[in-house]
Amino acid sequence: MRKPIKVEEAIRKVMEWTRTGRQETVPIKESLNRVLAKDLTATNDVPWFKRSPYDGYAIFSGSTAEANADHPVLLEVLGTIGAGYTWDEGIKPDQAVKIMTGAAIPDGADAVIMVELTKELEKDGKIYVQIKRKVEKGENIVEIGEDMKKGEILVPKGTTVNPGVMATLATFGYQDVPVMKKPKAAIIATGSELLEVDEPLEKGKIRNSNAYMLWGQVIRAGGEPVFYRLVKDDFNETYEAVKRALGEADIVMTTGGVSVGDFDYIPKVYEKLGAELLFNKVAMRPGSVTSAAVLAGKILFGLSGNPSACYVGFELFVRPYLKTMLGHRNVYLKRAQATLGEDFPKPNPFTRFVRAKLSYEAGVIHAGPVRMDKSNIVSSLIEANALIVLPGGSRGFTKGLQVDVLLLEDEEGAPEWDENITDRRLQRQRENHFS
Ligand SMILES: Nc1nc2c(c(=O)[nH]1)N[C@H]1C(S)=C(S)[C@@H](COP(=O)(O)OP(=O)(O)OC[C@H]3O[C@@H](n4cnc5c(N)ncnc54)[C@H](O)[C@@H]3O)O[C@H]1N2
Ligand code: MOO
Ligand SMILES: [Mg+2]
Repeated sequence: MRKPIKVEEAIRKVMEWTRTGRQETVPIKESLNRVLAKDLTATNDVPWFKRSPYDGYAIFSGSTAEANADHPVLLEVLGTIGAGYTWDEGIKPDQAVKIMTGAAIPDGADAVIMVELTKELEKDGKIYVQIKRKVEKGENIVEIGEDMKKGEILVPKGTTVNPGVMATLATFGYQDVPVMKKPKAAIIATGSELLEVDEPLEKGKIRNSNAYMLWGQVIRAGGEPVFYRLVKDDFNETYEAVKRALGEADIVMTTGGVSVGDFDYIPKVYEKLGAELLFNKVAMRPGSVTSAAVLAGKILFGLSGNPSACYVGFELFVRPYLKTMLGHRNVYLKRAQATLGEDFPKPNPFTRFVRAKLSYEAGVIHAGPVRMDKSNIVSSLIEANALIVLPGGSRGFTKGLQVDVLLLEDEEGAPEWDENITDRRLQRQRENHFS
């Protein structure tokens, strides 16, 4: 008999064995979606010189103090500078330099007037700009450090690189970017019924879908999946594969063979390896048979063979582990509240994680289950972008209740796993309902 432990406790046991992974540098072009290993600090002000936000004329504002439509002022245009060029002589009050967007403001100038508000004319072989209004000091000047200040931490380590972070890295000259090494996650699918993806169907057999699902989940979590050959429900084959993977990968995941069947060898494999069992039953559905063990500090996840159970087991236990190795701060699935879209009348002693699709109706998040809610189902994973959390207990759930949902496609994540907020919230709703 196996003793089920609470999800919260199982997560805690797994997380006790987390460690921060290693670092490496990658060329900036390959940094997208990688996790920064060091804080990104501004090494200079941006911009680091005053510049013009418009095509126009750099002038001394004081020289337009009396300007109006009836009395325009004429400033001598000394020359023209485009972005990337500078006007090193500076200007005097009655002078101007034609300036393009992005060019450095010449000394002596304290404002820019847009070209559309001016007229250029020629007099005695000189070029003048005519200005018909007063220009304020500082008008149309991009100040030093307006965007970023030297010394400012712009992107803390642990942040996932997005295109905006890439722009910031380039701004400060990072050709190579310090990132966290992707943890290697071994995927071992066990089962004599399994065929490879390119094999034709045979009597009693099915294609190995879990390995590809996990492949995607590992990448989605930021890790590097490593496939191991399919293993039959054979003790030695399974033992050898797991042992090899332990020597090569940062974490080892198996699918299948973890329950109480005659050919479920994972528990015996853990035993022979001498691994310390963390748990072999979790009070959850699906995935109650999910197991975890540790050998010499390395973690083994025994995920269920049933596809939906395998999926949920990964999201709840493996994901935060990998994210921690990657140096993320928010390693857990983000919770939101949504309106339950269907009745779940049957009480269940275990917490249920129902694959769901969120939709937005008049600004309210609505969580509708997707297809069949059984652990052997693959098709419910197609559209699932959330897991509805239905805490275990002696009562069912009615449509319209506000329930917690875990967001599967959210990038931000959450800093902690708090199961109790669900219980408290549901408790309150029920009290209000019956008072
Ligand atoms: N007497 C009991 N029987 C079962 C129990 C139990 O408590 N007592 N638990 C059930 C629950 S709950 C689950 S979940 C499954 C877990 O089974 P295993 O993790 O041992 O997995 P297998 O037996 O190897 O396979 C189960 C099921 O999943 C299919 N499978 C396996 N691997 C893959 C794969 N890579 N891709 C697609 N599908 C896969 C396999 O063909 C089986 O149909 O045990 C229940 N039984
Ligand atoms: O582990 Mo099983 O998924 O509860 O069906
Ligand atoms: Mg089994």
